[in-house]
Amino acid sequence: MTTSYKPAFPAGTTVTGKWNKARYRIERPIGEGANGKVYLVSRGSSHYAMKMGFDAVDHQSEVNVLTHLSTKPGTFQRYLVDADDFHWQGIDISFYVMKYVKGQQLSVFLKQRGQEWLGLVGLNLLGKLKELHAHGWVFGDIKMENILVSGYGDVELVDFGGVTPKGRAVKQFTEIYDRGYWGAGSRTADEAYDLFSFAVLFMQAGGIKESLPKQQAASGGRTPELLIAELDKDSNHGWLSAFLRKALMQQFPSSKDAYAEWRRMMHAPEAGKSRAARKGKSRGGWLKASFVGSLLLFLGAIYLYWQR
Ligand SMILES: Nc1ncnc2c1ncn2[C@@H]1O[C@H](COP(=O)(O)OP(=O)(O)OP(=O)(O)O)[C@@H](O)[C@H]1O
Repeated sequence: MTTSYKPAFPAGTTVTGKWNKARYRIERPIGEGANGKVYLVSRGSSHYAMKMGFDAVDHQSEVNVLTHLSTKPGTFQRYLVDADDFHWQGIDISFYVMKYVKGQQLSVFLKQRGQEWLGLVGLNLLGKLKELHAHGWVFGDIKMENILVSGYGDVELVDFGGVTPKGRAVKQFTEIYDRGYWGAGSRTADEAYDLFSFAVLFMQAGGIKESLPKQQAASGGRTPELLIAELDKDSNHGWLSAFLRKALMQQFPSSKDAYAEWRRMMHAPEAGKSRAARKGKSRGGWLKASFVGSLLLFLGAIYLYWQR
């Protein structure tokens, strides 16, 4: 019997796969969501993430997606390491083992490293989506918690529970990032669906609209215009706002086009510098000029004083 029971295992527990017989040592829990509990595990000198599913059907669907992606050339290759059952106290607990992502949540990364990383992180996330889309899938559940960032802005997606074949209804989503919730289109999995969620995510990440409370969405009729109005109010992000507006309006033909445009805008002269930063720069220049002027006046006054 495979269970939907949610046991918690202490560090040091050995998990042996019922079928593949691989042995893993639980080091510590690293996350938990509606679909499962995730542990850092070791096997020999290697570390992995192990997800124990709460629901057999949802769990199997994640395994199927990861199995498919792991066989494809690209950055998802070998992401899935093992999938098996753990026989424990008379029940079978389904688990899968995947690459351990040593990253921070996007919002934490940006808080620590600064907003200047937004461009590179966005490019890398769009790169991941482009790759996933090329394999025929849509991520579905783009949200802050599912984007881990490490090192030099490297991005990894975690939680493949929402990954849906193109053309089907998105399996799992989070309201605030969902195109359907905002009345901006259907929940049919297509590339624009992920780009819409990407836009909401980067409105938050860029501080254009950090919180999008449900009440506000409800009172405003939950229209995409409500989000676009927030972008219109923003005067600090230049090209980023223009890009996000286009993504919300679903004007990118594909994520490949969105990726190319982000890269072009990011590398354009003056890109990456917000209007505020540019203002700051000119204000900085003005301050420097005033300082030199004051210094000259001061030296002139001393000179005149000694001449008396
Ligand atoms: N491969 C991994 N490497 C490192 N941490 C991971 C990995 N996979 C998941 N996590 C951590 O565990 C958390 C929960 O995992 P996951 O999102 O897959 O669970 P879930 O039950 O599907 O969550 P949700 O309720 O959001 O759908 C993640 O937010 C992340 O912090």
